[in-house]
Amino acid sequence: MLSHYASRFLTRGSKRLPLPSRLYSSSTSATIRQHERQLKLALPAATYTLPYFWLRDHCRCPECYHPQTRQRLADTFTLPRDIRPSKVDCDQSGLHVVWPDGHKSDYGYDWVSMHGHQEEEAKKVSWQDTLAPTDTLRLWQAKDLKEQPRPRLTFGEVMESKEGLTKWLHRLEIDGVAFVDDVPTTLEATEQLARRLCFLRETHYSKGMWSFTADLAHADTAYTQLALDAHTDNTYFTEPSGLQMFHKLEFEGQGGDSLFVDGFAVAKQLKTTNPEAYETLTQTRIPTHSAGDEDVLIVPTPRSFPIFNHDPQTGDLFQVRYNNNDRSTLNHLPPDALDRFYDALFAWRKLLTDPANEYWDPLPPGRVVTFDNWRVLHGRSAFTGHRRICGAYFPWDDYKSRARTLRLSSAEKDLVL
Ligand SMILES: C[N+](C)(C)CCCC[C@H](N)C(=O)O
Ligand SMILES: O=C(O)CCC(=O)C(=O)O
Ligand SMILES: [Fe+2]
Repeated sequence: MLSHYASRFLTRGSKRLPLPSRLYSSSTSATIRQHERQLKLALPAATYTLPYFWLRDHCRCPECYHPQTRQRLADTFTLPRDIRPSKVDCDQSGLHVVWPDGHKSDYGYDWVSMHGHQEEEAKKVSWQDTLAPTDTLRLWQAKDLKEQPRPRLTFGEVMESKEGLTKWLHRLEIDGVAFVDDVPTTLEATEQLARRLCFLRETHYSKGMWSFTADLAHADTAYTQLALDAHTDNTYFTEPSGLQMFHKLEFEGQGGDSLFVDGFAVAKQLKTTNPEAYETLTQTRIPTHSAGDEDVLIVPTPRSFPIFNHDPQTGDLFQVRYNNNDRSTLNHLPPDALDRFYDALFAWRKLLTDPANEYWDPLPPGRVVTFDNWRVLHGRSAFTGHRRICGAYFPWDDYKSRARTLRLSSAEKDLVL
């Protein structure tokens, strides 16, 4: 049985991959046609072209693919490039192939329908990430977060039950931002909560958890009382942190509210209203840096990235990198390209600061926010008085891995690899 989350990752827009357990368990209508270098397998929902060498290379028997490590054992390079099966047939359980040396390979229809090549482009399902990047996400505006407050998640629930943890990660994946309430207002408790999610990312700011006030302990605007426009952190890293967590531990003063904006939602608005600007911010690479502290001079490799980063295979937007404060000198653009870039930047910033897109939260002590730093921009209003925020950065891959393993069964894991 495929879980709710599995059927979610199989969905992309209105297109749905055939769910094997439902479609093929009693199927008798599979037919095979053999050709010179490949076979065509016709299943009720689609026909798949399966090249022989590819089939042999992807044999999933325990000799060819370690069932526990899920790594290839077959030696691709000793297989004859012109290999052809000596026998093929299919039944209810799938496609069966016998190779000239007697080796047998079995391919379930679920696996074939997940990975087999289809002429029609119906196949372009973003199962690669097991959660279709933009179609299953809830793109939001401020009113969506205000009017539809999700069931409250509490520290106790998240710390003590797998269900609570799963709910938390699910919200993070769907909305890109999630709140946990009733957290004890200490750095220690916040760290426990953080480590429940995943291990932390060390940076030049700290070894793990950080805790900051307006004292310029590090030479960065975050350590002042100034307002911060909506931005993502770490635009100067080759790989920006995947998640960021904030917990306001102490506050005596005025202002200092937190701002969140759904970067994917605003990107979509820009694409619709000003496709030329969207294209410019997809193509124009922007150099960035972090260099306030004496012993720090960080720039990414490659030296610059666009604001909108797309998966080259699917075209899906997967990462927004934007911090106007951390932009380096634009020295690589001729005047006409500079003009196009600045115009596009103004259009992006206009939408980012549209009150309809700005979700403001006073983030009272006890309420921890965690957000996807590749999607949701954050900021704050200026403040007076004393304010201490603690939190952490998390690596992207490890956060996503945690989320995936909570949402997928072992069988589903096999299916998507
Ligand atoms: C979160 N912490 C207070 C540790 C650092 C804030 C750094 C903000 C910085 N300009 C950047 O984009 O990284
Ligand atoms: O002070 C805040 O509320 C957030 C500052 C900030 O942007 C950061 O620490 O990354
Ligand atoms: Fe920040």
